[in-house]
Amino acid sequence: MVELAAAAESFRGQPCLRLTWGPDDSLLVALHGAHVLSWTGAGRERLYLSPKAVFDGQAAIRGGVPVCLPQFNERGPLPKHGFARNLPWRCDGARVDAASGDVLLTLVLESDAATRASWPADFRFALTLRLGAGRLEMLLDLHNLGSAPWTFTGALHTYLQVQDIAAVRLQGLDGQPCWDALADTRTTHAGEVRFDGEFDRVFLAAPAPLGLLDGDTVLDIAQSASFEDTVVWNPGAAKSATMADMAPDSYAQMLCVEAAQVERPLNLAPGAQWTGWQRLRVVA
Ligand SMILES: O=P(O)(O)OC[C@H]1O[C@@H](O)[C@H](O)[C@@H](O)[C@@H]1O
Repeated sequence: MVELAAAAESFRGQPCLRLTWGPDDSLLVALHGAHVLSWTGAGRERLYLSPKAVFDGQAAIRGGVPVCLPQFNERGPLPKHGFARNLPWRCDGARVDAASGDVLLTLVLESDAATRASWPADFRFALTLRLGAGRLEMLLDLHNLGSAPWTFTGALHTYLQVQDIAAVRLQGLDGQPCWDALADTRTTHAGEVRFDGEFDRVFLAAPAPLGLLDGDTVLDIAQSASFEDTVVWNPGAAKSATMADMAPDSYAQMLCVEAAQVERPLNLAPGAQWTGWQRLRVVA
């Protein structure tokens, strides 16, 4: 690994870092929440960032890739989706992987008095972003630095940009058990996933990568087996219109496909580590 300097940038007043791989691939990540705001893969923006996203250094940013930790959604006593997306992370260095040519950047969040006040745990969360030609890998590394075990759920809450949600097809979830959060029912999904309204489901993660077919683009979405669930979310037109940080038509241009740990909270013993990743690859 060769050390590299990620370029410092400001986006809507927030300190960010940019990683670049060749002329067609780059990413922009805000230190606030270690939040990836943009991924240009093979020359095209692949992530959705709401034009009404709030950049006040406190609120969660709508779009990009929120890091939801140490709690998924409202499945626990913490604020929705945990506190990691609302806190400033620090850069732990950038480097080039000489073997692959990929560029990597690591951001870190460690427990302090403020996090202990809401969640009594000693931790180090690290997010490593690996950028290659038409590829982005986001790897979370959670480390229990304390003398007591702690439990977590969470997600890499990726907002993918789509041309028209009504024409999108998500392949690879056929036969997977899922929980429909809107109807509060458990079913087994059949066929590809299509969208014609609000959609909020937690699927048991599929054994092979998913395919997102959107107009003339195809994206391959893989996740580590350590993330046991995949969340698929689109607010639909009516809910999108009620969300202050979404434009009325935002729902039509985005789809969240999240590498997640939802149904089974995981326990980390003192000194133990857990890693989980999501990989996005441009196929067409
Ligand atoms: O508005 P938030 O807190 O970013 O959450 C957005 C969505 O996140 C998804 O992961 C959940 O499945 C949805 O239920 C939720 O509405």
